[in-house]
Amino acid sequence: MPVIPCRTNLLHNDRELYQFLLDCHEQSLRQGRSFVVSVSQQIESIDPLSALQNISSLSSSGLHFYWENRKKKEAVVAIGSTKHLIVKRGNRFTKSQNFIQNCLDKTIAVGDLNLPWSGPHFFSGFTFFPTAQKNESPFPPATIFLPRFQIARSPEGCVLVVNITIDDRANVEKILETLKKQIETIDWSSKKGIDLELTPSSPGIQPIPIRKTSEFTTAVTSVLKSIQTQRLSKIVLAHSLDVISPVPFQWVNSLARLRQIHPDCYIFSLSNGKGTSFIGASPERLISIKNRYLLTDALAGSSPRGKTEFEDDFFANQLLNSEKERREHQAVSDFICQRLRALGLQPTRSPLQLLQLSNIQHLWTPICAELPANVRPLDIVAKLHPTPAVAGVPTQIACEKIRHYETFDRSLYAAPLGWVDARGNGEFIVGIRSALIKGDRARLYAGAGIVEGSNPDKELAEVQLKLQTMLKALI
Ligand SMILES: C=C(O[C@H]1C=CC=C(C(=O)O)[C@@H]1O)C(=O)O
Repeated sequence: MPVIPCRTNLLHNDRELYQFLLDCHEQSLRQGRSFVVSVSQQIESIDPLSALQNISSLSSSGLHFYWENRKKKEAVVAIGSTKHLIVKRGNRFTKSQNFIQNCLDKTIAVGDLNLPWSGPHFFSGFTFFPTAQKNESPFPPATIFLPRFQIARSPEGCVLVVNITIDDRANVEKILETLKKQIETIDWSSKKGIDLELTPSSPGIQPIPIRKTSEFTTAVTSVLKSIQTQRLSKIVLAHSLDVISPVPFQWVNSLARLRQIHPDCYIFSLSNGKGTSFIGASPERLISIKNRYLLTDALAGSSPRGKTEFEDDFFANQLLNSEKERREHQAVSDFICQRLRALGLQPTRSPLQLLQLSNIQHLWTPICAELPANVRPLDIVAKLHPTPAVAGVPTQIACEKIRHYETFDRSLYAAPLGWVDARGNGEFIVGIRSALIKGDRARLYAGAGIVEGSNPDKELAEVQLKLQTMLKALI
């Protein structure tokens, strides 16, 4: 990818930007191919969630991706698409990785390129199953896009990235005119700031009684029999809850509440560009790659937080000392290490610890590895998904059982969602503690790992506790 640094403030310097785009257009005519021009510029501090609020209030259509990690004080919003790929079947991770490479081969990056989040980034979401379960599924098996705009905030500053296609037919005047209007909207967003609503906005939401909780406990009882008699040692069964609101859900406000209530989770939102958004607060990092260093999490085994310090310590010790919870956890940790070794990596596990979130705590084993240059982010995602934290052991049998027992489409629930940059860095989370939202309807998801010794009522209580994450954010 050709890189042209040192042109600062290009997006606010019309003459220089015009000349630069003209040069790119001439290059495109000479070489008979199209380019993506990716301009990065440091901007005044702006809350990416406010920008999403403002821009989505102007137009509800178009792809968007939102991602926030409060621990790292990082947030990014990606709006609109300059290049995108939808994969409907077959090798979705390889096709997505190749799409990234093809785009980068034709990208010219310019501007403030040394800041975190500068340069082109690709945003993506995958469904849990590689093929759509139902035709009406709102998301295809893979969605990946290079956004038109990306606004990111980190402790080092705020960066705007604009990606523009320039081909032999490009009308540079027109491109510039549209771009100026869009940048004005973003500038306006930053000045306006926005009051993200943290008080309840949809007090009258009602559950739609589609799936009874007994459906879940009956399924758990059945799979426990399979665990005793078949080659299955673990399965993660999910339950879903449909809710309806008297007014359309204000999902940006829900994201604002999620980030406030769950500062230790990744807050995310991905839209399909047709009015459906998938949002949530996930504690589970599938991969994080920075400078060829990989971090991943084995996260499984759960207990509530206590109401008093004494009760909290009691639950924590019970979780750490439970043979059944540790077995459920070990299955995930072993699987991840074995899959990373199959990619030629040498994973190292940190000691088992607790990840204590606001409403729940989990057994947690951070795992790390050095990455050789030939292993790309989506190669690892392809190898790891689905881990036994969301599917089971062995994977294939567990997935067949999930399809059999769960009467709803998992869609993006429990599946990889994340970003990749031009330097080979990237981060993916597992889309748990999540909901699909369209207008006044929402479908919430939560699951629990079932192993020998699991109790159906306790698993139901765990799933209901996990559903609270989204319920509290929607109300
Ligand atoms: C599948 C979910 O959680 C997973 C992650 C952490 C703990 C889990 C558990 O204890 O069952 C699950 O494996 C979910 O929240 O829907």
